Formats: sequence, structure tokens, C-alpha cells
Amino acid sequence: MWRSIPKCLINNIIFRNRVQRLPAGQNSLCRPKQEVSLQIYRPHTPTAFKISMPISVIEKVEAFDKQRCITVHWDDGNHSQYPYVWLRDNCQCPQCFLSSAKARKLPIEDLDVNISVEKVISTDSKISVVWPDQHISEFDSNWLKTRSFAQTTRKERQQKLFLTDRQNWGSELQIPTASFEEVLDNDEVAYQWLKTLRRIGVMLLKNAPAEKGQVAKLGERIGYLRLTFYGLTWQVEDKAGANNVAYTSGKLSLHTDYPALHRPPGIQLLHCIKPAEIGGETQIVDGFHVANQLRQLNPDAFRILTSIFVDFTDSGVDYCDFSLQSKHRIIDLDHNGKVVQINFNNATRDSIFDVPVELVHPFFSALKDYMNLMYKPENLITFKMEAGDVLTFDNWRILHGRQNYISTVGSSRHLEGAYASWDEAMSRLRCLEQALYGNK
Ligand SMILES: C[N+](C)(C)CCCC(=O)O
Ligand SMILES: O=C(O)CCC(=O)C(=O)O
Ligand SMILES: [Fe+2]
Ligand SMILES: [Zn+2]
Repeated sequence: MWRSIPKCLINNIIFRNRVQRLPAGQNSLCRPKQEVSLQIYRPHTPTAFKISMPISVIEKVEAFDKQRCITVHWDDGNHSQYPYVWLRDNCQCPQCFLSSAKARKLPIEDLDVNISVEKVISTDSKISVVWPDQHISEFDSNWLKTRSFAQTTRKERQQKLFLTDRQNWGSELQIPTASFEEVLDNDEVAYQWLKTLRRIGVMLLKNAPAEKGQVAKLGERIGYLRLTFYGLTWQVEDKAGANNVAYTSGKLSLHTDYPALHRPPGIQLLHCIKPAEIGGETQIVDGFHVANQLRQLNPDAFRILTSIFVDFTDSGVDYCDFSLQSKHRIIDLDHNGKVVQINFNNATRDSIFDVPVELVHPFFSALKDYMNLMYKPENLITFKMEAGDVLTFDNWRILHGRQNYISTVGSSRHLEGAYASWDEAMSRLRCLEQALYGNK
């Protein structure tokens, strides 16, 4: 949609660092030719902002050639800086931006990183930037405010985008539950499911039909499942000639699934179709919480587990034949030193260990300290899944295990499992939030 700027809205004109406040009634734009033909594209404004963003009112704008920045002064007394190059890069006009795809058309080759500004015109709800080649970019005030480069805004925005705030827990946790049916049928419940999965790391879905095909439905709810060499869904049973220790009746010590992949699955879904009569209890622990305990109690062990790369291996035949090799630090940190991923399955840790020999013993000692902390009663939850339970959890954070069970001919324990990815789950979460609440 094209429209010209209503004159009554033009309250400021800026010429190269000079702000000119126009007296009421005066509507002289400094380039008269431009004035008549000043057709400005109204940038695509996501519905989200239309619905619930408070209106950000612009008081005035200033352009600083030296810093190559435009400063927007808001009516609440705050101000925000926007670099020229960023503004040019994010021009929302149809030449520069494909609004149907919400994607940039402007190639980086065409971006002049040293671009200057000829003038800036502001109304209370938008700014228009005229570039030296007479190209005009218009930016909505709410759009600009959301994209503020201020540190606090950036932090809040990243937290909202990626839901990085986690809630630590120990054995006191009442595992959050929801109805399996409702997750499938009710958007609000589905939204709560994914939010809980992110914040707490685990949710138990109750009363699913005790037959195969249920984890596939959860996959559809998200979008799609993650295919691995064990198949799109897989059957956890006591199998003859098992190609994985999970497919026996033995105890599984606390582990994350599939560190043999360099990108282990973010989310695991485990549906109990038939519990064992005796044994087979599930154990779960908050791996982030325990890693942070280790950081405090045993900084040396923490340093070893966050720095040494451990080899993992997995080979065999299932979906097709496979021969995986990977390397992981047991505890992954982000650039701020925050724990963001645990990678550990003792079953698939390779006997090949690519470290200097003097690091071998310290590594095992550190690993043992971490595991001992996990098994402490205040950290570990043990419970038995019932038929129809679907345990869903963050496989980058939660370590899980099971007690051994007695395998009985004909009526044996049976779980069906599947993996999903965090990108897709977060995408579903954002879409649900948008549909339900218009993205506050
Ligand atoms: C359950 N299963 C066989 C699909 C994967 C087990 C996890 C692993 O080997 O790391
Ligand atoms: O059998 C269980 O309870 C858990 C199995 C497991 O850890 C897995 O399949 O990855
Ligand atoms: Fe597992
Ligand atoms: Zn443009």
C-alpha cells in the first residue's frame, strides 16, 4: 500500500544533523520536487504489534553523520540509536523487502556499509529516511522500538524469542502433567505443554491410548518428528540381538539420548504402552541444575567436563546401516558460561578417547563426581510410568534412566519413543502464542 505522508504529521525535518522544528501550519518540505512525489511505502507491520504493542511515540529524531547513527527520542524521555547501515539494510520498501515472505531482497553486495543520510523526516509514529540516491525508507515507530539496540531491550527480546529462563528443580518437583488428548485438541494446553517443556524440561502427558501411533500424533502437533537411524518412532522392548542397550531389560543409568550425533535430538517423547510388572521405573534429573551444583562444589571437575571432548560411537543396522562417530564436551556452555546442553550416554561413549594420557584419570574422576551428584536423593526423581503415560522431556537438559525389569514372555514391557527438535517445537510455540494471544 502506497500513501503520501499527511502533512499534519510532519513535525520535524532533519538536514544533516540539524533538527528543524516546523512551526504549526508550515508544511514546507525542503525539497519541493520530492514533496509532490513523496510516495512512501507503509512498512509491513506484523499483526502482533498492531494488537498489543503499546504505541511508541516519537518526539524527535537526530542524525549524526560522525557516528553514522540516527537517534530517535521517544516521548517517554528515552532515546534509541539506529546505525545508518542497519536502517538501509532493513528498508521495508517493496524493492528491498519481499513482504509476502517477510524477507530481505536487498543483497549484501548492494549495501553500502558507509552510507550517509540525506535527510530524515519524522512524524510521531514513523521516520522516513531519504538516502543520497533519493531512495526512501520508512520505519514504523513500534517496529523501531522493538528493535532497539539498548542492552536491556536486547536481553528481554532474546529471552522472549528463545525462552532461555529455566526453572531449576530437584526431587521435590511434582512432575507437571497434562492430558494427552488436550495437548492434541486444545491450543492453550499445547502451548502450556511446550512452555513447560522449555521452562521445567519435563511434562508427563496422561491417558494416551495404550497403542502405537501416539508419539507420531505429538510429532504432528509440533510439525514433524526427527528421523534418526532408529527410525521415525522406535520400540523400546527387550529384543534378541539388541542393537542398543535400551532394547534390553537391563538397567539404564542416567543418560541423554544419542550423543553419537553431533546434534543430539532436543526433545524426547516416550510413550508407555505396557509397563513391566516388576521393575522398569523411570529416573529423571535436571542436568543443568546438577551441573551448576558441580560448578560450585568442584570447579576442577566442572572445568574438565566443560572442556574435554569425549568421543562417542554408534554402529549397527536399524532404519538402515549406520556407523556414527562424534565428539562432545559432557557439559556445553554458551559464550556467557551458562550451561546449555548435556551430552552423555555411557553406553555409546567410545573406548577411543582422544586426550593426552594424563587427562584420562582426571576425566573419569570428574565424570564420577557429576554422576554421584545426580544420584543424590535431593536431585533424582524415580517413578513408574503407567500405560498411557507419555513422558516428554528436554533431551539437552534432562538425563533419564530406567531400573532393570523382569521380562515376561508374551506380556512384556513396551514403550514407543520418538524425537523432535527444539527449532520446530519453539516454532510451534511461537505460532500458538501468536494465534492465542497475539504475541504480547
Ligand atoms: C532409544 N534409542 C535406541 C532410539 C536411542 C538410545 C539412545 C542412545 O543410543 O544414545
Ligand atoms: O526404557 C526406558 O524406560 C527408557 C529407555 C530409554 O532410555 C531410551 O529408549 O532412550
Ligand atoms: Fe534413553
Ligand atoms: Zn528500499
